[in-house]
Amino acid sequence: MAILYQHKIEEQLRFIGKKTNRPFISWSGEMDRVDPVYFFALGQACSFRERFYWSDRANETVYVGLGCTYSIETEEKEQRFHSVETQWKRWMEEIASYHNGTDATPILFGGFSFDPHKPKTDKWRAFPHAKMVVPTVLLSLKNKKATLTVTVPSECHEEVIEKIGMLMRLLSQEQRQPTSSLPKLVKYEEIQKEEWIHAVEKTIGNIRKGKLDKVVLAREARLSFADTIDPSAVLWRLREQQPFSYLFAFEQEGQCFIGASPEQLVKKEGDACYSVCLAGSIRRGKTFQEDEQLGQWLMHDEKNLREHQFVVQMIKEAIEAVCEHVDMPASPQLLKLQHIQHLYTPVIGEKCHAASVLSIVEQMHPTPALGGTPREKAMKEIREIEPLDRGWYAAPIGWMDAEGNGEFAVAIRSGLLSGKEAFIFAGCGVVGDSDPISEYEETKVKFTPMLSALGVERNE
Ligand SMILES: C=C(O[C@@H]1C=C(C(=O)O)C=C[C@H]1O)C(=O)O
Ligand SMILES: [Mg+2]
Repeated sequence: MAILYQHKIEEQLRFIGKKTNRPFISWSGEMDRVDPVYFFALGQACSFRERFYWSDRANETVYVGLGCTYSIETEEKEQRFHSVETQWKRWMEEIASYHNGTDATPILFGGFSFDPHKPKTDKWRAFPHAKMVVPTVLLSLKNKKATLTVTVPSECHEEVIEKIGMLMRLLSQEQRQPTSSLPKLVKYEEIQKEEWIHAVEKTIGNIRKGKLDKVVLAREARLSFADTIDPSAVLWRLREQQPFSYLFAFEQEGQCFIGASPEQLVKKEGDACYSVCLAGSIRRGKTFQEDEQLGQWLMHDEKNLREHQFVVQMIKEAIEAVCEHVDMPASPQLLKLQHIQHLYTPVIGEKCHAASVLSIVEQMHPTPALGGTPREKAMKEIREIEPLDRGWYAAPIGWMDAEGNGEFAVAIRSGLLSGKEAFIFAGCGVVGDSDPISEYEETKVKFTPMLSALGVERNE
């Protein structure tokens, strides 16, 4: 069946390509369910140099993209969200779609840098301030159905069709698990630890002087391995270790930005809109009793509640601005993840009149969970004081469809894989009664998910 399918796709792509006068064609068809991480791994075997992976917290929507047929990129600073949206709308006019009875259409997937005004370092050279792509091959797993969407230029080159054919052939073979073995760690280094603690002290001082209310400061650790890190092995482990998180990967030019984030920025589904306030943290306990105690402490700790409240206030206002009705609990709940627990307030907006999910992202980023309060002052403080180029860390990552529906997460608990090296990132909300050493410890806990996915267990 799969072989027939392969010929069918190849044949139809050639046929449709000749018939249409639009520059791009998009073909969709239902397929047998396939493990999405395995599909991601096959992308490399078929020499697709760009890949992405997305699954939401409930694992209800999974997208895997291979290759890049169309890319929207901008280094623009002020209008980047708007610019992506305009280009996406224009591009939608250029495709001829053949859905074969499926409800699939091409989607745009990608991300943004945290702060377009911070000078970029060489590490993030391949990651523009905004980049969203239409993949050549898209696997969608939704509502228990698997769909393949192939999007190519109408005058598609034979080599692309052959690559797709090869992918279909490999898919028809017995599924193997991608290897989850990882290379040996050679070196682990926390970058500018002392400078970072000093930056936290300075920021606490500025907050106490009344200059601003909250600033999120982040830092970095660098890991060197004996061999190249395979992103599919990391993805495989993240999926096992971090259920109830968004899994994401965006690979290009041999670099892969990857992570498992618990934090939704926003989801738009017709006229419904969802967001989450997540701020305030404590580690998990070693025993059930200790874990409960730590959770209860977090629920009542004034410093953490204050950290959380800044986020609640801002997100509430942002969602109220685009929805007629907003529903959220009056006090936070606990969200327990594998290595950490957080204060958590879910937000539901009804009768949303925003034009698209991207237009809401534009209003929301950065929330005080990643930037601070007031926003502009906090951004300036981070720019001046934080010894780090955040790149895409702590910024929106996600997808959007033709109708402007879609979902974005905040790319935390993440790292950049680059050959034999991995750079991982973690930050924390600094307020007036923060203690620099406790904040340092908190970022250590937040490194754990990526460390563990990279096969590194550190408990000191
Ligand atoms: C900045 C990060 O996490 C954010 C900061 C939190 C905090 O300070 O309590 C909690 C959740 C996230 O919103 C990170 O994980 O890097
Ligand atoms: Mg915190």
